[in-house]
Amino acid sequence: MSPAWHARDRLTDPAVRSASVSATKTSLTPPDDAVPPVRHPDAPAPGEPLGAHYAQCFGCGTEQPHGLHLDARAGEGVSVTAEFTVRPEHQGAPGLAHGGLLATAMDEILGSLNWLMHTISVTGRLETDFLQPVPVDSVLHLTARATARHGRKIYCTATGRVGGPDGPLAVRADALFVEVKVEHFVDHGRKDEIEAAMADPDTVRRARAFEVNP
Ligand SMILES: CCCCCCCCCCCCCCCC(=O)SCCNC(=O)CCNC(=O)[C@H](O)C(C)(C)COP(=O)(O)OP(=O)(O)OC[C@H]1O[C@@H](n2cnc3c(N)ncnc32)[C@H](O)[C@@H]1OP(=O)(O)O
Repeated sequence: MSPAWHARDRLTDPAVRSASVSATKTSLTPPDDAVPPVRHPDAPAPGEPLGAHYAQCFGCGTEQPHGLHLDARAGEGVSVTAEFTVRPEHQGAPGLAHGGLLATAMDEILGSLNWLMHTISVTGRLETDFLQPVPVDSVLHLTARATARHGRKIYCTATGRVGGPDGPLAVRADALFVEVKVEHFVDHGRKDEIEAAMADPDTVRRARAFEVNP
């Protein structure tokens, strides 16, 4: 069977159609007894920069030469904003941002919601929609907010707009983060990097990494 036939069969197969049409409840939909996320009383004030949680983080680390250097700011409620400039080294197609790179920027801005809730969580699931190509040199205006919590699960959503905070939507993501203890990093990470992070002279960054998860 030719690939074209195969694709057409899939589109007309009732099982395939009903799966995509009826998939309104997924693992990214908070259950009915989920609760609203709570902003921690010591969270940074709206407009305040969050800084990096780890100097070598690919998303936000200030000492990571290959990184995105996202510098998120606290928003209202449990939300954050950031701007991300797409550079030539971020290309996938000529002159256009690589989709995986954009998903990474979404992952990072979503991860920075941790500091507003004073929780440590890691990405369990990240679903990204790419709505229009993002050219090199454009500034992606990112926002993320937590929408619900259920036990250790944190449901959150993010958008990336081009041309301004109210510009056209280029990327959208929904995610489920799972709360973890510091042991998650100690058990799975590498000793040298963990010890270096623990010795970080930046007290705010150290607090973000270690003190939010008693
Ligand atoms: C010492 C140095 C410190 C440094 C301190 C730095 C701190 C700052 C860190 C922040 C960093 C931010 C950076 C950006 C965010 C990343 O990029 S984080 C890196 C990418 N993510 C990962 O590496 C996570 C890898 N996955 C895992 O470790 C584990 O699978 C997880 C996610 C922790 C879950 O495992 P688990 O703890 O055994 O939990 P489990 O019981 O399986 O699941 C708990 C619940 O979540 C649900 N769940 C789990 N996974 C999924 C999934 N994929 N889909 C749907 N539901 C799921 C389960 O169904 C379950 O639901 P309930 O039964 O409670 O209803």
